[in-house]
Amino acid sequence: MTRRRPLIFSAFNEFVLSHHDHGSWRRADSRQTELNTADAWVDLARLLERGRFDFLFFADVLAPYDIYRGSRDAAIATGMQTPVNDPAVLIPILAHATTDLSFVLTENILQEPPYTFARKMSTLDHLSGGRIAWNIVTSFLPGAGRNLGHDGLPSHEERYGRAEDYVTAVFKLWEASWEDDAVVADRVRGVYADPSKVHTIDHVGPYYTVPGPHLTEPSPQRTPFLFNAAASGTGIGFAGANAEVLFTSGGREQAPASVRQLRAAAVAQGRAASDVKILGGLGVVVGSTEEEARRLDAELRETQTLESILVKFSGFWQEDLDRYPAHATVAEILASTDPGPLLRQVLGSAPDPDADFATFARWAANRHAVGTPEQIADEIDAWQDAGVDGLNLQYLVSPGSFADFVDHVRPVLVDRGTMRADYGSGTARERVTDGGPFLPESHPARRHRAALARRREEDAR
Ligand SMILES: Cc1cc2nc3c(=O)[nH]c(=O)nc-3n(C[C@H](O)[C@H](O)[C@H](O)COP(=O)(O)O)c2cc1C
Repeated sequence: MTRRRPLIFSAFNEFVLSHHDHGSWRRADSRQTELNTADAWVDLARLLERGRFDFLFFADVLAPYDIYRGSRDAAIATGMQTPVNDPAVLIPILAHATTDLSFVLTENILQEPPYTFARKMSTLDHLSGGRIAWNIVTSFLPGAGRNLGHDGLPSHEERYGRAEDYVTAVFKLWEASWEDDAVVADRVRGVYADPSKVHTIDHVGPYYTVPGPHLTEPSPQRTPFLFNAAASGTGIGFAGANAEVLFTSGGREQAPASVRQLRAAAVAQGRAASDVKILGGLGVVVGSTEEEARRLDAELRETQTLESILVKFSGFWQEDLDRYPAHATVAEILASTDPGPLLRQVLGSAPDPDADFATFARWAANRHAVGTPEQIADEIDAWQDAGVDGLNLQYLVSPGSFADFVDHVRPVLVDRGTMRADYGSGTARERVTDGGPFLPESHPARRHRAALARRREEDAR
């Protein structure tokens, strides 16, 4: 067999009881109820590092899911992404307990002013030795908008307008405030930094005004490695300009088209198609035989509640799924004018048009691979053949799903070449791209650094 090239592996998580499982926290072998202890997370980070995962990805939301039945009650009762603690507080603990694993912090652009956010990320980048990434999100929960002082969620268009302004401000802080040689740390003269090399950014945008300068000296990556998971046309345009890691939408069947679309978005912004790394999403249930894997899958499904599934998907698909009778079939709902665009898309890819709505929802919640380590490795090969550069691995039970992957699937992948035998070195960005620690020259935000260099030359003349 020809050796494959290594993929990027990210462990998809959130600082919660229940992320995409729908009740497996109830199992005796789950540590999900230890969510408020540092130990459980440190153990998970070390397990992932033993398995040479590139990233531990923390998603985040800022409101309980409250679209299902117009209420937050079901999210709270089932523990579906509620409670959700602050990942920015956890990551430094995990970074300190590891040496090679990188961490993706999701933070939504409505959450805090760009000035304090830029300082927080630079601090995390310093403390982790450059092992930090930002997943840029604009939020999809109206409750999050309300909690952040807006009248519900600002419109999609306004959110992306804000996102553009927000990233411009933080890019200027990270790239164009402190020059590389600003810090001299001269003990004899008693000069820590040269004031003539620390600049204001004087950002005045449609939403944010930030004079600066940045409060933190340049961190290992300056701009943290950048993730984004857009699905809409506007979102993909934004991602094509700004993100270094993107996600496919849909399953493996939709991946080739999704990959083409995402790479084209980067090219449209003057970047190379290979400047963006694209990850698919996959959950796995592993057994030493296929039968054992199927048994575990059936066991996991028994802990799931339909309510928890509908809570999550009502949030994702932006409509109250309680309005669909459990006995209505996929075909009937598709034929009606009822479903919104996001639900319609998933209904369109459902394998059985005669399935009732409850069966459809359970299918949508369980599109994972079930099988022996070799069968899972075959599935991962198929994702690679579909054009992705890596996978965001979703757990069905934690830490069991990750432990099974590390102990049983990883050796097969290493054998085939699909997973790295060992870590590279350097920052998060250097470990998974061909470039250096900083944003590549082709990234639009590098213009801020270039503008600073030009200003310096003019001053020198
Ligand atoms: C892998 C993945 C992770 C995501 N994580 C979050 C998250 O943590 N918080 C959030 O508000 N949205 C998250 N999203 C949603 C996206 O940010 C985005 O809102 C969604 O894909 C809709 O795309 P659009 O903004 O182009 O409409 C995630 C999406 C994907 C595919």
